[in-house]
Amino acid sequence: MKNIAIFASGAGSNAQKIIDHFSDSTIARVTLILCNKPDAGIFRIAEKENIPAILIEKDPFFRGDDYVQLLQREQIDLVVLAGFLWKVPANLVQAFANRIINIHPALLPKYGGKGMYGHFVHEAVINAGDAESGITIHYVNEKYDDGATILQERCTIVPGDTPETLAKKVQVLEHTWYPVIVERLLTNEAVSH
Ligand SMILES: Nc1nc2c(c(=O)[nH]1)N[C@@H](CN(C=O)c1ccc(C(=O)N[C@@H](CCC(=O)O)C(=O)O)cc1)CN2
Ligand SMILES: NCC(=O)N[C@@H]1O[C@H](COP(=O)([O-])[O-])[C@@H](O)[C@H]1O
Repeated sequence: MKNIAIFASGAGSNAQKIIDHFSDSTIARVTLILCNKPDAGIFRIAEKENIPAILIEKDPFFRGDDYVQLLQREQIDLVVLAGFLWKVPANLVQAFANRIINIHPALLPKYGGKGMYGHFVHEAVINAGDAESGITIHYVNEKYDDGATILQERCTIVPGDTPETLAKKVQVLEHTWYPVIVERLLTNEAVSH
């Protein structure tokens, strides 16, 4: 049984989909949730699902090894970023090399990097007049949105689409594919479909 830790900063809808996906699985389970925003909805999900949740403290996260040691002590096999809005520091990236993944709500390398998260991403895509958007699931390295791509899925953008309607299309892709990719990675299955 593999152990998954989810890092989030917001509502946690992707975390909920991953928790649901593994709810009666013999492959893996979500054993830890970590969040940097005390009022984030993810804490209510953790309570409902009876999963330990930790409020991340800024200085220890960026300056020490406390969280590396915690994840190692908890025998975490895969770290899943799901709307986590801080940059994962180099010590954690190195300690969990190729075992930290992220989902980005656009087709990287476009619309990535500092400042590109949530609504800001969809706003930029709509303002650019692109005909499509989508998701990128990728490994996490020491830079924002720079790690090797695991999967990209696309959705069309039609006249009249707004950042809000695009966000809904992208969220369908996220909820469909993130749990599937997490399972494929943990069972060493091919990840491209
Ligand atoms: N080392 C890495 N850490 C993180 C990555 C990554 O690829 N490598 N991905 C992000 C998730 N993300 C995009 O997918 C992302 C999240 C947040 C930001 C951002 O600009 N954050 C702001 C702070 C926002 C806040 O505190 O409310 C900032 O850094 O100024 C960019 C991209 C997760 N971590
Ligand atoms: N650049 C990172 C980024 O923008 N991540 C995005 O945050 C949202 C979290 O939603 P959730 O809290 O409902 O899972 C998701 O749309 C995810 O792609």
